[in-house]
Order: sequence, then structure tokens, then C-alpha cells
Amino acid sequence: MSINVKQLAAEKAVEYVEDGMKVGLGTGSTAYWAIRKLGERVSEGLKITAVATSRASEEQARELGIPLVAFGDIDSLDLTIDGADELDSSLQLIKGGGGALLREKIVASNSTRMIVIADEGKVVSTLGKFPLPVEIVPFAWEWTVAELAKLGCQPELRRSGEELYRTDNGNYIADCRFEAIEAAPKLALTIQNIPGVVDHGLFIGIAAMAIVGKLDGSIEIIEAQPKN
Ligand SMILES: O=C(CO)[C@H](O)[C@H](O)COP(=O)(O)O
Repeated sequence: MSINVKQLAAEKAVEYVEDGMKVGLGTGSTAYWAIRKLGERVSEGLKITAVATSRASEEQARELGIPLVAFGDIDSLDLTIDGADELDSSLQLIKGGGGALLREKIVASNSTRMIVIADEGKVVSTLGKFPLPVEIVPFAWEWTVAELAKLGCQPELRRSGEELYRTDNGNYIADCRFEAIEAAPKLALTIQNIPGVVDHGLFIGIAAMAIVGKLDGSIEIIEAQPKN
């Protein structure tokens, strides 16, 4: 029987959830397993409130009876559990493959702790093989995409069938193929400064811990180094 490494990592992360916590629910096929496990624990009596990072996660949580609140109804969150498309040993992440990067970044940045859950294939020595998702406003998108291309990537506007993909916020996503991102913090600032960019999928200095599920059934924990 093959091991579901996403489930392995996700269920380990849910062990960090305690009674009374306000929990951020990530988005994607790994976060799905965390939300499922949380639902199970809620049905067994765990008392939490949660904020979802996408309509899909909100719907899943609602079906499982996880009490949801709007982000505006709370000051901050205790813990966010979310997946990633790539992560390195310094816990720099690429996120947004599922298109939810903006809400994910807002929720994770307002959490005391963010735990990333991933399978071992997501761990890389240098970020960038996975095209970096950048959320941009529809107005003047052609110009914004051209500005992104000047940074040395090949941006491609994400599609959903015949249509251009729209995020839950009504924006477009430009998937930017860099191949190798050597200085992620600098690139993050440069992209953020382009008018038309809403946010990007580089998460720098946000995650506190990664739980990585491995095919041999083991789990690797990567912890962020304390800041000086
Ligand atoms: O950032 C995300 C969604 O915007 C996801 O966390 C990321 O794409 C990983 O997804 P999956 O767990 O399905 O591989």
C-alpha cells in the first residue's frame, strides 16, 4: 500500500492544534488533509475557531462542522497550517499554485505560527523551478506582465479552460518561470514594487516550521532559525 505523504505531514501538523486556538486553514491538496483531520478532532470535542484562506477551504471546513469566523472578526490567529509549492531549508516558500496566495499570506502573516506541510518532492535547494505565482489586477495586465518579464522570467497568465483564471479576489495570476531564484528576499521586494502587482507567492520569514512527509513513512521537521 502506498503512503499518502501529504496526509502524513498534514495530520502531524494538526497535532499542534490546541483547545481554544484560532486557526488559519490553508488551501490545496495537502491542506485538504489537515482540514479533514481538524474536522475529525472538532467532532471529538476540540474547540477552535478558524479562518479559511479560500472559498474551497471554507466550504470543506463548513461541511465538516469547523466553526468559521471572518478574518475581520478576530485580531490575530494562533496557528496557520498550509501547503507550499516549494520550500528551501531556510523556510523560504513559493506558494500560490492553487491561486490563494494573497489570502494565505494575510492569514499566515497574522498568525503567531505558520506550519508548512509538504511532501518531500517540494523541498529544493534553490527556489524557482516552480513558476512563481504573482497576483495582478486585471487593469493594464499587459503592462504589468511586461514589467515582470524584465526581471528575467517568463510570465504566463494563468488560464482556467478558455477563460483567464480569476482568484477569489477577482484578480489574474501571472505564473513567472525563473528556473532559479538566488536572492528571494530582494526579488520579493522588487516584484512588490511593480504597480499592478497585488502580491506574489514568495513567503519569506513567515513560516516557523515545515513538516515534510516522506515516502518511507518518516517525517522531517524543518524549523526556522531564530532571527538576530
Ligand atoms: O499555495 C497554495 C495554494 O495557493 C498551496 O498551498 C500550494 O499550491 C500547494 O498545494 P498542494 O498542497 O495542492 O500541492
